Amino acid sequence: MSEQIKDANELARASAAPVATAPEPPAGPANPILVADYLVAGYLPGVNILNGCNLTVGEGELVGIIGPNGAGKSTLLKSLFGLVNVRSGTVTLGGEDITNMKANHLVARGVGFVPQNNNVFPSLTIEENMRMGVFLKPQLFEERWEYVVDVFPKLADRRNQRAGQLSGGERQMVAMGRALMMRPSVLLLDEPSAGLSPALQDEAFIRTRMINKTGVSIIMVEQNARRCLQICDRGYVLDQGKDAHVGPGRELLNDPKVIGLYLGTLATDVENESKSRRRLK
Ligand SMILES: Nc1ncnc2c1ncn2[C@@H]1O[C@H](COP(=O)(O)OP(=O)(O)OP(=O)(O)O)[C@@H](O)[C@H]1O
Repeated sequence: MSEQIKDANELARASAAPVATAPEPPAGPANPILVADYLVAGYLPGVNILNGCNLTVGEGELVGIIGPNGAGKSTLLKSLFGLVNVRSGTVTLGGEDITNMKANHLVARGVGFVPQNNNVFPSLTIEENMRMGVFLKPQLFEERWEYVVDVFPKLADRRNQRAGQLSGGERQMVAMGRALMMRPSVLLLDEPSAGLSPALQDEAFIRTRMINKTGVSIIMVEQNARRCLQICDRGYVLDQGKDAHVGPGRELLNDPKVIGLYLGTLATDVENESKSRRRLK
């Protein structure tokens, strides 16, 4: 057999042989809009809270972030919004590098952020809060006000009431409404259901989905992990500053590792709570 034919035979055998391949990473969104790539970030010198964290949100996607206390969920949102210094890694918006860009520039580029606390101006009325939201482009006020009160009709009824006099749920509506005034393409929500009664939590999730359905991409950090995974398109489980598990919300809900580590605890908590309620009766 000639050398050439031997080589050709070896090549054919090699290409027919099964090749060991790494498992496919979970499919990301078709049209990524905001991408965080291997972020390392923290508050104090030498102490990293994010340790190589990745996150992608696609156009029109609702992404949920869950994880144990102190995992770095809020820090991740703040890093995306220029409020915590990113030490390495990149954040891109529509393909453009926005790493460590200041929050006011990000708002002008279509990123909105609703922090968990102190998220309204208490001495201003609802309308004045909304005007603050659009101070970079006051000409947008009327059009955006119509959009916001379509999502939160209660705000129209209370237009002249001071935000400080509102309930927790109503204040949350004002905070989300204000962030929506600048017509964001991406909205970052830090625990929109925190401190609300179960009925109001449900309402917050429904409104969040409604906003998302109008075309706004949303990244939502949530303590109510089950409810969050039920409504989001994809979820991230953060652990020790890294994206430990990623996948469609409903897949994560049924993933034994996620149930064991993060959701199991919550289910037991719920069970214990109802047991102790029964004992009290
Ligand atoms: N301003 C800050 N200065 C120093 N350390 C901070 C600051 N804010 C948060 N941390 C620390 O960063 C870590 C992660 O906090 P972070 O709030 O991001 O976690 P989380 O996952 O959102 O937790 P939780 O679910 O309890 O809100 C914690 O150890 C926290 O103490």
